[in-house]
Amino acid sequence: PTLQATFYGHTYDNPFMNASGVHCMTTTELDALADSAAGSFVTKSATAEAREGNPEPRYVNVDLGSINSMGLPNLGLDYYLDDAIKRQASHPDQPFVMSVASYQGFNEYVANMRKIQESDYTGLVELNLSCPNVPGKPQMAYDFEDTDKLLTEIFAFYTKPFGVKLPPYFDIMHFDKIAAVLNQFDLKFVNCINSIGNGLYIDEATDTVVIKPKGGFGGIGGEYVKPTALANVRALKQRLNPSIEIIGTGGILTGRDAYEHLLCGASMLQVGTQLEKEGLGVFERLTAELLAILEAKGYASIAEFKGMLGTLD
Ligand SMILES: CC(C)(C)CCc1c(C(=O)O)[nH]c(=O)[nH]c1=O
Repeated sequence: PTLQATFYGHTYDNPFMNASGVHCMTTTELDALADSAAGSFVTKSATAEAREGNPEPRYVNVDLGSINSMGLPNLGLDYYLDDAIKRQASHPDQPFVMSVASYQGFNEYVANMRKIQESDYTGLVELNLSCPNVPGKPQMAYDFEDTDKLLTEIFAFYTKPFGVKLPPYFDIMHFDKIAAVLNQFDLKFVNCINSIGNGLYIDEATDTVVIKPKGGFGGIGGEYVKPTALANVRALKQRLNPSIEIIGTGGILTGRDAYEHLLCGASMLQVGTQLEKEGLGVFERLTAELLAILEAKGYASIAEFKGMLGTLD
C-alpha cells in the first residue's frame, strides 16, 4: 500500500507534517524537517516583527501531553518570507506551508497578508486564527463576526492559496457557525485543531504550576486532546464545502491516531507534542505504523477509507 496524500493539487509521499510551533523556528530547523521522513512541513507562526515570546519555562512536556504559553516567539515575517522564497526556488517540487499570525490583532493580520500578497512567495499560507483580537475580546476564531470581517478584508486583495488554523470548538452550534463563516470564502484548507486553550497543569512534587507565563495557564496538546481534535476534524469535514480540505492536528502519537484522523476526513496530519518529545524520528515511526494498519486492513491507499468513519445509526 501507499501513504501518498494529495493536498491542494500536490501529491506528498505521506500525510505527515510538523504542527506549527514545533521544530520550525529557524531555517536550520526547517531544512531538517525538509530532509526528514515528514511528507511536508509548516513554519512557526510569524508576526510582523520578531518576538522574544514569554519568559521560560513556557513549554513543558508532561505524561499525557504538553502545556505551553510560548507567546509567539518568532524571527518575524520578513525572515520567514525570505526563507520561503528561497526554499520554493531551490525545491519547487517540495511545497510547504507558511504560518502567519498577529500579535496586535485585526490590523496586523491584514498587513501581514498584504505583505505576502506583494511578495514572490506563491505557496500555501496557514493563517493562525488563535491569536489575540483587540483587548477585551476572545481570540479571533472565537469571535465569529470578526473572523468573517477579517476574511472578507483579506479576500478583497489576497489572490494566493491559503487556509486557516482553528482552535477547538466544543458546542455543535459553534461548529455550525464557524463553518457557515468559512464556507463563504475560497479557502484551500482548514486545520483543526490548535492546542486546547488555557489549561492548567500542577506539579505534584511542588503543588506549583509548571509554566511561568499567565499564572501557569497554557495551551494543552498531546493525548489529552485527541477526542476533541477528532470531533473538530469530523464536524468541520461534514459542514465545509468539499473544496476545503482538512488538516488534522491533535493527539497523534501512533499510527492508529493518524488513521482515526483520516477516518474523520483529514487530508494531511500534523504532529506537535509527540514531535517535541520524540524528535524527527517520529515520522519514520508513524509512517511505518500507519502503513502496517493499511496492510492489515487490506487497503491500497488512504482514499479507500478517508472520511469513512462508521456511525451506529
Ligand atoms: C496562542 C498565541 C500566542 C496567541 C498564538 C501562538 C500559539 C502558541 C504560542 O506561541 O504560545 N502556542 C500554541 O499552542 N498555539 C498557538 O497558536
